[in-house]
Amino acid sequence: MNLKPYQQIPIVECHEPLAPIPREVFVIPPTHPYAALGADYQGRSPYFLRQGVIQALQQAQQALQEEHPHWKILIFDAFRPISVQQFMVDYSFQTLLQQRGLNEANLSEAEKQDLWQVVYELWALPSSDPATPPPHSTGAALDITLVDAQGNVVDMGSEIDELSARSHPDYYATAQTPPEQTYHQHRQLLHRIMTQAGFRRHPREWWHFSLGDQLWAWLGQQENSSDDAIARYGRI
Ligand SMILES: C[C@@H](N)C(=O)N[C@H](C)C(=O)O
Ligand SMILES: [Zn+2]
Repeated sequence: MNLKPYQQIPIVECHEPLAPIPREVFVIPPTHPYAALGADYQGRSPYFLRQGVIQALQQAQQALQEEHPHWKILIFDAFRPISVQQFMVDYSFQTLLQQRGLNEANLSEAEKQDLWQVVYELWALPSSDPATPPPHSTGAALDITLVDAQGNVVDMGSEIDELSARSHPDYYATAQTPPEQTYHQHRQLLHRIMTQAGFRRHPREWWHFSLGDQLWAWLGQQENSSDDAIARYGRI
């Protein structure tokens, strides 16, 4: 699999520690979605991030609550060891086979490669090379959505991790009527509060944000070519 452009960004690790995401501040569901599928965290918690990333996330939630009192950020996923990244790409590949009614044993190498291509559009490679860490292994990336004042998950028009074009942040951008127009407004709200706090969003996933990792540095350079494209958070 070819390297993604952001994986060429140099990493100068700042050694900021991981810290627990405060449960009293954000919404953290009782069961982690990947643990429920059988992912083995080997005693580690997915609900950890770098300290500076947690501070920025608190800023984002304050900005949210200035517009929508009592709304909160829901943490779907945060720190993800490479073994769990491997588990999830394998799980997604098997899901894709099932969805398409395919048997892996009957596929040619080229057909399998096409399916892996679809998986890797959404998921990062579970690389163990410290120069190309999967974003969530750095403690600087997280997958989130919003919860309203009544405690209901806000409808963004697709599920997190959906393998379809609906995951693209601007999928509903041209919608003229509700509910699609509202989905886009919700995605824009999430994007606005996160970017104001310094995060940048994955170009293909409305729910994935990061701060200080390789993708973040690369996106900054795309926005402004004079930006220093250096990541400060590498693999933990
Ligand atoms: C698929 C989604 N949960 C995600 O986190 N994607 C990014 C690109 C990743 O795997 O790091
Ligand atoms: Zn993510």
